Amino acid sequence: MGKKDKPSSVKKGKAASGKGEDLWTGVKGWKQVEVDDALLLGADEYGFCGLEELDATALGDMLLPRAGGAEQQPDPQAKQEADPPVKTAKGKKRKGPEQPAVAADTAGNAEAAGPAAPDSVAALKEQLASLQAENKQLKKKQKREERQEKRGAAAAKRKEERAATRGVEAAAAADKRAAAAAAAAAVDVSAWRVLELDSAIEQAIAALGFAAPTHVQAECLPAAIRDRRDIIGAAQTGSGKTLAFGLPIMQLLLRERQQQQGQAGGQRAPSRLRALVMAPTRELALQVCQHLQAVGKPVGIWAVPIVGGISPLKQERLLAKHPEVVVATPGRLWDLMREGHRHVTDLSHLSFLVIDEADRMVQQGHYGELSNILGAIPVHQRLATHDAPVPEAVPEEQGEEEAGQPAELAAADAAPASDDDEAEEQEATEEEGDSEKEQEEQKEQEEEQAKQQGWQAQQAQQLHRLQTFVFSATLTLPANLRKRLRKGGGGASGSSDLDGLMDQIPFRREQSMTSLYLMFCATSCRAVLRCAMLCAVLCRGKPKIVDLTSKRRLADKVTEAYIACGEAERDESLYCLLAKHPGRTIVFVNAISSVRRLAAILKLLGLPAQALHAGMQQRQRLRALDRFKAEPNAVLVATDVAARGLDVKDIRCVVHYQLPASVDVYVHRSGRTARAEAEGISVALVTPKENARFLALLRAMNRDEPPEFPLDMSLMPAVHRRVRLAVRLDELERRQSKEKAEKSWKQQHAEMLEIELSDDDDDETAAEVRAELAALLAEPLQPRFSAKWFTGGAAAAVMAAMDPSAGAAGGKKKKSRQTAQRDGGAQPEAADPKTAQTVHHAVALAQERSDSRSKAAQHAASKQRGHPQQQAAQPQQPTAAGAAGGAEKGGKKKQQQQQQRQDPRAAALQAAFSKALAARQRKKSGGRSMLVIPQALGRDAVGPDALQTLRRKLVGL
Ligand SMILES: Nc1ncnc2c1ncn2[C@@H]1O[C@H](COP(=O)(O)OP(=O)(O)OP(=O)(O)O)[C@@H](O)[C@H]1O
Repeated sequence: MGKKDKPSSVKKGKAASGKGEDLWTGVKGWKQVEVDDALLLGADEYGFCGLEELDATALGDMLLPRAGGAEQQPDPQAKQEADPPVKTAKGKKRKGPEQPAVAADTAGNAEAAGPAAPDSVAALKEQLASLQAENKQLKKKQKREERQEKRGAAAAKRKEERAATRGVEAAAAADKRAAAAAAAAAVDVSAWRVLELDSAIEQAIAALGFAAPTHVQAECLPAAIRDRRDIIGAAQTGSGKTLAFGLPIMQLLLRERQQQQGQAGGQRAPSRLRALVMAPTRELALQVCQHLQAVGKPVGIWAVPIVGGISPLKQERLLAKHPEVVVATPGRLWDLMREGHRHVTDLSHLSFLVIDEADRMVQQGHYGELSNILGAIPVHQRLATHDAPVPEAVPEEQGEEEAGQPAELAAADAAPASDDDEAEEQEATEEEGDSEKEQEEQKEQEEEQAKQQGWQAQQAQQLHRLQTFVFSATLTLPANLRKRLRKGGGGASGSSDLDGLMDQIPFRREQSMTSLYLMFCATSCRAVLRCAMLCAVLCRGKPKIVDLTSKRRLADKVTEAYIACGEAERDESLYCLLAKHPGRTIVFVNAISSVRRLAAILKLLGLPAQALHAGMQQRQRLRALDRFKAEPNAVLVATDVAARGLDVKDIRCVVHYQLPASVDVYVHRSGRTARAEAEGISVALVTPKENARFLALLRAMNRDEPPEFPLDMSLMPAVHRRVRLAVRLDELERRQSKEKAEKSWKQQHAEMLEIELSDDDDDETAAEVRAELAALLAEPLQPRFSAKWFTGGAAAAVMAAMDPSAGAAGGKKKKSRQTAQRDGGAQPEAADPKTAQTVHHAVALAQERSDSRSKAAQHAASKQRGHPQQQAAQPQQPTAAGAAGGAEKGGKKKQQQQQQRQDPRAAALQAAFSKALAARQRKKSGGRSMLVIPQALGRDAVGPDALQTLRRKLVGL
């Protein structure tokens, strides 16, 4: 009998219970025993679970039937009574020594039973299988339940965490709101009162902390809000032009909504597109939208951006809110209009059109789309109609200003038709007492009213008066165009893009005459009044030109400076400026490739640099901007995509790494700093080649040459060393990544590349360069090589290594370092003349080179300043920086490598250190010991990877 067939339950004393109970009834040789479920579930691998006790006597009887057959067989019931089943309780051991014997007998008997058992055994096995299956199910269920429990617990935990986070966020938001409210309460906004803004808008302004309107706002807002005039505005960068057009939009839409709600008993009509703001770049559009939201959100007016780079899904979601205000770049907006997106194609309710940075919008890349969008505005939108909120009480001086509005018209305007008038008319009619006349009058009046209502309904449906705002910091309108606009005429089509734009922009001008004509035809009774009003509108129909730009063109608080440098020294000059003058800075370059290169180099040099250019994905662009805003010393390397409109707080400095192509771009770039009340500096790097162009730029801005930026030239040697390594490392990394990206190309040229790599690099790898650079960056930027500095740490360490007692006594050690510093390293020389001599020699060499380079750089700089043309014509000074730059410019790698080899300063110094230390250590400890390295290398051991580099060098000795 195999082990599998052995009824293990016998051993365990299990008994059938539950389902098993039926099974045993009538099965001969087995008797029922009770067993608990736990035992039943814990069936062992042999498969028996719940098999029960064998009644050997009965089995014997069955196997060896006596004479008399069935009669002689004991009654199972009687047998059971005589020999009650052994009850197996959980944890109790079966009593009776005969159990094993019974088991043995059972085994033997089952085997011997031969053909008599199969049915029972098969049934048992079947039963067993079903039990096993049930067990499995139960186990699975149990596991499932456990899993669910776990999941439930985890979900509950997550929920709790989320709730906690939400709570924290809500608390933070509440705090923020409270702080904003407190700040708002602290701001005295009484200066805004003259503009008669809605109190909710005033509160929003107070929350922004703006105590008074800026100059441009003060000029534009009354004309735009009270008189609903079109505005052409030019004011210096950072002067608050966004709110100069944003506040009228919010104010008038809010007022209109309040009126609608009053009429419709609080019901709000579904929103239509009421204001369209267009800006040339995505970042600017997003920023303008944010500014508008800051005022619009608290009063419930939606403003959403439509710019390239936003996913179609998100765009759809934004437009599904039916925003009243849309801020868009022309390209994306025109795409949506072409696709037929309803909210942006239906411009029939448009009341405001804003073209920000108008002079940029007429340039290549935007003009075509802008023209198409303007062309899509329904013709009737361009009519100057009077159905829009009628101007309230226009002060006389306001009416007379520019437009020369007659006082009586202003008075007529100030007294629009009202129900009171009608009542007065009615009274007069009654006084006449003629009933027929009265009826006629009444009839006439009714007709008049009907006409009036129909006309107004038509107006309300179709003719929303479109108000247009055109803004820029560099909107220089030619004198003739300015004159034409003032007279209410358009631009001279075709003479320039700006003229063309002005021609296309639906300023209200001669169309007003059409309105006037319509008015005369449409009404009779109130024609005079209406005529007066319309004349007022007509007079105001001309755009108001607000030009607050100064001759200087730059914002008042921008200080200009320049740095004269050679073409190859741009990087060094920039790094020197950034390293020594930290603060949020934008560096403008003229090409995307330059952005990539420069941002990478600055990052390698340990500066928190970000890149921004039009070739980046929108998400990356926004992330770069966010990082730039978050880090107070961040550097943004950007193309002119960031030149216009970008409003980031506390930009201390703008650097023109390369001169811009035009004065306007220079003005906008420089305008990223010194915004609102802040101050800032704009520094141009000017090479001898660019000098003439720089002077021309200055002349165009009516300015003399600005002062030279006081760059510390003595830093140049150290700067040069770092920049050289960073440039080298950048090249290596670029090459490596290029090689990775172009695998097939690499396979074909692998051998050639490897050879080239080893030749070029002189066994130098990117890792080594990186480590070397890291070691340098770990040091402070030193103005010159100091023998004290270099010998101090190393010599003291050498001394400590030679004389352990010096290291043990802290005071003594300190004293020796102090002495070493005072004596310029004399102390260690005394301790170990040979080592000190080597170090001294290396330092002297480095010092000499540093001084000569510094002198050469100063000389070159002064020469460039004095005689730029001559300097440009002359060959470069044989300075290390100049030579390295020349190599870079000409792309002559060999020359560069040669130059690098000619600069043994770092190598000599490191080698001297390493050799001296290694020799000393070998002598002292009989082998190489790394223990002294950190002390011996002083500051070299501070930076990341510094220790590794130097250890490698020491091991290599
Ligand atoms: N009344 C005000 N008082 C104080 N600060 C204001 C006021 N209005 C706007 N500002 C702030 O001035 C900064 C510049 O505003 P804005 O971006 O509108 O200038 P801009 O004239 O459009 O500049 P750019 O010509 O560069 O686009 C913003 O940070 C804005 O929040």
